[in-house]
Amino acid sequence: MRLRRRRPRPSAEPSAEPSAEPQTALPQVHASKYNPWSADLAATSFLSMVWRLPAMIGRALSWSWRASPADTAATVGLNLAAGVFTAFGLIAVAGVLESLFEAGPTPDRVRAALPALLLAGGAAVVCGVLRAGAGWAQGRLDPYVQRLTEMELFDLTSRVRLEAFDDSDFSDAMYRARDRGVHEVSRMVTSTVDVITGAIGIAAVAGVLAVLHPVLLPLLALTVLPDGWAAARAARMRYTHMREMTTSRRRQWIIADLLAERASAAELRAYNMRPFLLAEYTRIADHVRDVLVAVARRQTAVRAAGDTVSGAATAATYTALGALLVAGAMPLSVAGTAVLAIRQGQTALTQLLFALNRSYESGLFFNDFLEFCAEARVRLPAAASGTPPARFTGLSARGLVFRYPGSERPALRGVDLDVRRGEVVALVGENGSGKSTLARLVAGLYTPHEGTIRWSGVDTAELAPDLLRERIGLISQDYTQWPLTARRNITMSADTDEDRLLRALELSSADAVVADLPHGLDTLLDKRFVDGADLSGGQRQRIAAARGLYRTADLVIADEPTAALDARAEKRLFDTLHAAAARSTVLLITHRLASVRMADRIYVLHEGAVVECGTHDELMALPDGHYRRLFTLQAESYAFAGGRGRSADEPLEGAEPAT
Ligand SMILES: Nc1ncnc2c1ncn2[C@@H]1O[C@H](COP(=O)(O)OP(=O)(O)OP(=O)(O)O)[C@@H](O)[C@H]1O
Repeated sequence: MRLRRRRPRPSAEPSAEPSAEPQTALPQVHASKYNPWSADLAATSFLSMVWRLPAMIGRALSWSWRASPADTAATVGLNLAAGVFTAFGLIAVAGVLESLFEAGPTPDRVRAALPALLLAGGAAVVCGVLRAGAGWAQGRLDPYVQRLTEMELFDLTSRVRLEAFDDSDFSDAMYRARDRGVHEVSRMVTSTVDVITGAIGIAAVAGVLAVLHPVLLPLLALTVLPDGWAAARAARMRYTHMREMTTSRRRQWIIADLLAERASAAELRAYNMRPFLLAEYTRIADHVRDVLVAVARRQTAVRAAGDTVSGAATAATYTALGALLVAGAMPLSVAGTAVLAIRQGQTALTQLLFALNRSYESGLFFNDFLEFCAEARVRLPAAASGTPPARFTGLSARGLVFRYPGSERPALRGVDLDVRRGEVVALVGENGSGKSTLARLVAGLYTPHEGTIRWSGVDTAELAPDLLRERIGLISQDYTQWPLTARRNITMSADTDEDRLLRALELSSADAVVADLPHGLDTLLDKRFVDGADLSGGQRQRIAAARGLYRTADLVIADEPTAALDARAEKRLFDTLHAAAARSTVLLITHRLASVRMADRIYVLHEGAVVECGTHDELMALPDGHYRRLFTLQAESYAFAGGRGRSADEPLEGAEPAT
């Protein structure tokens, strides 16, 4: 049967294509290019879908087996047994009808039917018990599958190389996997079990119908296939649109976060961003709604067509049964059983098609999820297992090149760096010159695209990243305030070395912060939880500094550790970092050039390359040097702020204006 396809009118059918997104004032979110094959999959025909289903079902079953082998086996096994008893019950019913329709007095016929009736009743009871057992096993399976899926997802998202988070396609895929994938995987497994249950039920009914009369089987198929076609088509429509709207939804998600997150709450009010954001949100939400309504309309039309054809086929089936009776080709008892079996078969087939439809739809998301996991696995760090040498002698980097995903321009272009044990080495340069990128490479967070980093002479590519990172204390520019106690925010582990903790608190000036907290070190640092406390920007940075100093690290990397600190805390931390070099080695990134005068070596970065390297005095001696210019500029503005002139070489104290 062919349905005439109406050409959609552009104005009536809003497109979900990213390019057809409503015009918004916010910049365009990248359209997803990741996983292009799923677009092909979404456009497959009904027959290809049926062809692909066994593979999808196989994957779902192996996933559910991984989650809980016992519950998977119990679900499938008990349903199988229930199917056998269904068939048995139907055959018993045929026996009952046969006895009832025989000639003779009614009490005799009923008596004759009793054994078959008892068998049919017994089969129904056993079938009910088996189905209840299968339902229980299936109910147990769902949380296991959900847990396995979430653990798989978060195990990967927390292990992938950091640069994966800078790739918008990967972010899209991760969003889909988190947003739909996790739920759809467990739905897929549940639907697959339903498909198997339905298929067993159908097989039982079909077996009985084939025994009763061969023509009944194709008639049964005719009544349900149109419904199946409609269900599959509706599922594909929904998936295609959901997939195409990923970008719109991601944009909506970003704005929703801005409207409802604590981090943006203050500026949203201060700059009266509410009307703008709400207007943006409404525009996108309207677009999403229009697309979904259009999809629902088209789905309804498809389903109505399927239902109509199925209804006509049912009428034809009963007519055929009547004709067979009239022609004497089928006894009345068989026809009666056939009507029962066809009704039972229709119910089972409708359930099967519903489950098939759901499992196909979920299967597409499941594929997405599996593809995301595969893509994430490709982005895992190399499986190096070497242990860094016990004694740290220094770090040297040669020819480092690094490019962020999606960026044409390298953030680092052939950088060389040497940090020897006990030294304080500083990285300076203007915003965007590559300092933090270099620090992240040295910290083992990013892997260089070219070049090598040697730790005590060993190539870091051969060292286990976790073991390497344990030897480094990172005071990050983008520090996180964890929703944990102040103590745990510093120690980052369940064990505490009290002496080290007290020392880290003192050196970072975080002792004063903790002293003001209602429960001291045991105060929860997150306002979203009961009894949680909040900190100022500078107080947070002190806690972050304490975290880096608490670790017994060979190398401390301090990336802008004082940007939010007051002058006293800043001086104390810089003094600490310089003193810390006696125990550990320090790689310091700062715009406060007065604080790098004492450094053993200063690397000046510009547009991703080292343009100068030397001590403060050596760099100041370069007549038209980059460092000299920056330093002089700062010194002048500081001297101006102090109300008197000062030569560039004069020592500076305390805080300096930033470059
Ligand atoms: N996650 C990212 N994705 C893409 N590009 C990035 C990313 N982070 C930094 N960049 C780019 O890489 C270059 C170097 O940035 P980096 O953060 O290393 O500079 P920086 O010297 O530390 O700057 P600042 O002084 O402002 O902290 C810049 O051009 C920046 O725009």
